Amino acid sequence: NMKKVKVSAPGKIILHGEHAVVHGKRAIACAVDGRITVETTKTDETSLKFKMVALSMRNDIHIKLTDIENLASSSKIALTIFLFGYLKVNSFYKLHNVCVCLFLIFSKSNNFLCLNIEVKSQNLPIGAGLGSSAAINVAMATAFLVMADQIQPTGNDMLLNEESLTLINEHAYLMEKIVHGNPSGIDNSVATYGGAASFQAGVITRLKNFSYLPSFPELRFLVTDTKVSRNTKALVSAVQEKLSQYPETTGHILYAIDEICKTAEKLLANWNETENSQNQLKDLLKINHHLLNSIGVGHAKLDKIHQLSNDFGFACKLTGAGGGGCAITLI
Ligand SMILES: Nc1ncnc2c1ncn2[C@@H]1O[C@H](COP(=O)(O)OP(=O)(O)O)[C@@H](O)[C@H]1O
Ligand SMILES: C[C@@](O)(CCOP(=O)(O)O)CC(=O)O
Repeated sequence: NMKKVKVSAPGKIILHGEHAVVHGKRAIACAVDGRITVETTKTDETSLKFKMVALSMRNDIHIKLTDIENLASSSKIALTIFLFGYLKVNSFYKLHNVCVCLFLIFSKSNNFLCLNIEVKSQNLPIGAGLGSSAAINVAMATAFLVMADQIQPTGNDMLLNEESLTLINEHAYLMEKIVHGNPSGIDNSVATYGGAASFQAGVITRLKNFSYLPSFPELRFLVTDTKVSRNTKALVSAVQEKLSQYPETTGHILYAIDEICKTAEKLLANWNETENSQNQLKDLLKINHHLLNSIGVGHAKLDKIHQLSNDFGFACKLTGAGGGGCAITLI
């Protein structure tokens, strides 16, 4: 019966495997320092209020219970049309947040309709390939589940057991589906469990095949934000289109990315501090950057960062969905 819950979840970088992981290949990712914080407070008023500090919105979102109770059984499309009208804006960001919250509300009880929700970003750029969407969804799912007494953090550190983490991850994955359509599940898994991980979607359950990389060596990456905005959903669809149009060619490129992941995983597991390991990892980063370019998810600014890194003897690739967003340089 908590009145107030504050949760944060981290963003991530994908070392290798973005896009390919959507098509059943593996990917390697690790959590980063930047986080999204969600604070939920129960109120007596039957309404849902959002405050998105990170997006510096002029008007907070305020939904009254009477306006939405009939929508509980509506389709996603009906909900979307309603929300556009309701908010009188066509801001993608607002819609995202409202949709995921409504999803949770409808899948739970009406108790949740008396809530103030505040979302903040701590050093995590939004919509830049570092998984802010998954971080907000994981934090939001956790806050809701705690408020519903479905999970109980224990001890001074407020730790959550394995079962609770699974529940959070499953909810966050469904929320990601609302936003992205066909997410691989890697972003929400890393935001839930943290650390470094190798992830591969199984044919039946996508979230089970998630294994930690215990011997991940200490590596330093410089993350550069191009500040070019992009849309994960559109980029994932564009790759899907390429795959449908040129199944063999695109399929082989995704296969090559999978091979890069496999090699990188072995390299990380048997890492030695010699130049050899570093050089091999650098080669893989450079090759993958170009492979991602070849399936249409590059950007001139990402290439510029790649080239500048090369000029200084470093290796760089885009990270996340591409088309803008961030690049990682191994330093
Ligand atoms: N702090 C935040 N406040 C509001 N919305 C957020 C916040 N963090 C993430 N989001 C949501 O995450 C989405 C960005 O997701 P996406 O395009 O996948 O990029 P990213 O790589 O950052 O996950 C936005 O639509 C936005 O609604
Ligand atoms: C392109 C993809 O592999 C990663 C997307 O990451 P981000 O949303 O750009 O942070 C999509 C996915 O795995 O669901």
